[in-house]
Amino acid sequence: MTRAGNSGSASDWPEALCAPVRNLPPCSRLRIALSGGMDSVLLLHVAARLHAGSGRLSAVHVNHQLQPNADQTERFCQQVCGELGVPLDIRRVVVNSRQGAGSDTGGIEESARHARYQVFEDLLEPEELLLMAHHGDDQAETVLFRLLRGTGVAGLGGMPESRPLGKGRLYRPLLGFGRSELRSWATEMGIHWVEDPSNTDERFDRNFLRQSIMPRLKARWPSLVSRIGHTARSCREGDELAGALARIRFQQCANEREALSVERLGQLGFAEQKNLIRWWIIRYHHVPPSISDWSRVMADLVNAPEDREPELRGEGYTVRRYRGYLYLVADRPPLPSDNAPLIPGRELVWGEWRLQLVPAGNSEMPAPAIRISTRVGGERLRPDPKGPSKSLKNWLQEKGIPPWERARLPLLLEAENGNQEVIGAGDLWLAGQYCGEAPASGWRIVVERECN
Ligand SMILES: Nc1ncnc2c1ncn2[C@@H]1O[C@H](COP(=O)(O)OP(=O)(O)OP(=O)(O)O)[C@@H](O)[C@H]1O
Repeated sequence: MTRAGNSGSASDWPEALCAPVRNLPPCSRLRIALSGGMDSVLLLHVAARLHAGSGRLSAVHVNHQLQPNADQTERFCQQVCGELGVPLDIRRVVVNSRQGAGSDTGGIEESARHARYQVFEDLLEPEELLLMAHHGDDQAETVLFRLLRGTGVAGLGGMPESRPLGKGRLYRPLLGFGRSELRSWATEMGIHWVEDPSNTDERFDRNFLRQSIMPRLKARWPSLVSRIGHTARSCREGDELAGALARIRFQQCANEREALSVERLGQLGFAEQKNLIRWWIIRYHHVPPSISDWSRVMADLVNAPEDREPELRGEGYTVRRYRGYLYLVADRPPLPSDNAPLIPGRELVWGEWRLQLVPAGNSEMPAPAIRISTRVGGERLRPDPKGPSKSLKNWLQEKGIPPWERARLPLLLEAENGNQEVIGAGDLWLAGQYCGEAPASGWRIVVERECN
C-alpha cells in the first residue's frame, strides 16, 4: 500500500532534517539504500534536493523476493527515483527461507539482512558512501533487542553512525530523529511510500518489540529513545576504552608472530585476559565464540599443565597453546593427498602455499624433477651442506614450529640416485643450489605463503 500526506513544495524542507544530509563526509559517490519504506524514501527526497545536481547521487534497492508485494515495491522504487531523476540500481537476491521467525540465532529476517548487507558490501567502491535511513527508534529497538539476547558492551553500543563497509563506508544521517518526527515530516511534505506487510508480523522478534513493547515503554518513559541512545553512546565509549587497553596489553604480551605469551597473560586479571583474547580474535577478522563460562576457558588456556594442549574453538579458527604461547590458527581446507610435480614456469598452488620453479642465470641446465609433498615421517635433510643430515622431525622441533604448521609444510623432494632427497621445507629452508641470483642448478625455486 502506498501512503500520501498533504503536498508540500521543495523549499519547505525543514533545515533540521536537511542539515545531517547536507554535511556528509567527503565522498566520490553517494548511494541511498532505498527499501521503499517511509524512512528511506524521505532520505532519498532530502538527498535528491541537496545533492541531485552533483551527478554523484544514486540509489540501490535490494529485492529479497520474499513478500507478495516485493515486485510492486521494486516498481515503486523505480517510479520515485524516476520522478526525482536519481539513477537506481536494483539487485535481486535469493534468501534461504527455511528458517522460521522468532529464532534467536537467525530466521528469515536475519538471512534477508545478511543478503542485503552482502549486496551493499560488494557494491561499494573506495570513497563511496552508502546512506541508510535508520533512525533513533531503530537504534533503541536494536539496543533493547541485543540486551534481550545477552549481548556485551560492544553490541549494546548499537549501530554506529558510520563504519567501513566493503571498500566504501556506511553512514546513517537520521539516527538523531525519532520515527514519529520523520513520519510527520514525510506526511507534511506529501511523500509517498510503501508499507512493508512483514513489519506487522509479530512472530519476528524485532516486530514484536516494535509493535507491542516499545509503545508501552514509551507511554511510561516518554524520553525512552533518547535515554537508550545515551546508554548506547556510553557503551560505545566503554568499548573504545576496552579496545585501547587491549592494544596496550597486546604489545606487552605478543611475540613477533603475534602469538600471546601465556605467562604474561597469567599476570592479567580475568576481565583483561578475556578482553585481550576477544580483541585479538577480532583483529584476525574472526568472531569471538559465545561462551557462557569464559573464566573456565581462560583458566584452561592459561593454567593447563604443559603436557596438555588446551584449545578454544571458534567458527573458522582454533586458539591453540604451544610452548607457552597462544596461537590463532585459521581453519584450512585439506591439502592434496598426492604429491605434485613442480612444473617449470608454472605456479603450483598447494593449500595456502604458492611454489614456482623458474630458470635463473645464463646456463641452459635441464629442469630438475621436483615434487611437493607433506611429511610422511622419517625424512631427513641437510640444512648445512657440509654438516651431517638431520631428522626433519627434530629439526622442526628445534626451530619451534608448532605441530599444526608442521603438518601443512610443503616438502620439496628431488629424485637423487633412486631416493627422494628433501631440498626444501616451506619457507623455512631451501637448498643453496636453488637460491639467489645465479643458482648453481640454473633454476630458482620461489616459495610464498598467504597470510592467516
Ligand atoms: N530492501 C532494501 N533495499 C535497500 N535498502 C534497504 C532495504 N531494506 C532496508 N534498507 C535500508 O536499511 C534501512 C533500515 O531498514 P530496516 O529498519 O527495515 O532494517 P532492519 O532490518 O530493521 O535493520 P538493519 O539494516 O540493521 O538490518 C532502511 O531505511 C534502508 O535505508
